[in-house]
Amino acid sequence: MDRPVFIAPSLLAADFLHLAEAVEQVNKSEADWLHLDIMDGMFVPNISFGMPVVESVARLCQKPMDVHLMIVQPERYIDVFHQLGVHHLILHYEASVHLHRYVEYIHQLGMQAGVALNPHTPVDVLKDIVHLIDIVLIMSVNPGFGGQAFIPHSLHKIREAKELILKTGSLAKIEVDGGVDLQNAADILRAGADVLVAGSSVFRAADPAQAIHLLKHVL
Ligand SMILES: O=C(CO)[C@@H](O)[C@H](O)COP(=O)(O)O
Repeated sequence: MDRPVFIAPSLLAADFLHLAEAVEQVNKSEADWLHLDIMDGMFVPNISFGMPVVESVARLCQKPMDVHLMIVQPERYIDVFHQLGVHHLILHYEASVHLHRYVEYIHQLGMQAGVALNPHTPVDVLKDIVHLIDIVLIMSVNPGFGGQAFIPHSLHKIREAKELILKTGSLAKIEVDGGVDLQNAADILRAGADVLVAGSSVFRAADPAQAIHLLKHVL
């Protein structure tokens, strides 16, 4: 493949009794980013972890932290995540009515800005903002839980996102999140993805570093 493949293991699938070990595994691996899922029990029907955990992870993590906010009015916490040293902040299109303002604000603070789309949200809602953002996150499961099956229609959305990015001259990377594993990774990358978020297929593997290596070199 002529463009780099980024791997972002999702900490949600790690054993929370051994988070430090999981972060160290990512540090020592070929992973590019560490993906952190913040859930509030409102935007999604689950609560994951919050700032104290991110703060501890940040002390150990040597990879850019890619934070996916699955919370209502995510703009309320942009400053806090900036203070925690987060590198990428991803807001849901469905959760924020002033995306343009908050994407600009995230950039002003020196972070990369991403916009996530739920499986039912069409890609073309991004047409007037895609040139400004760094990451388009295509949710390939309904957000809220790890370990779900990849929704096949997501491949079509990834192709559409790629077309939109090429048409607008956007520099955004396409990140795909949910049910990504060694069986579907090649199809996801061929459809146009740049970044694979992988939770269960990394942290439930016997050897997470090897799982990351295989995903990164699947093509
Ligand atoms: O955002 C989410 C779930 O809402 C994801 O980041 C999951 O954590 C991915 O986990 P797997 O589907 O790879 O197990």
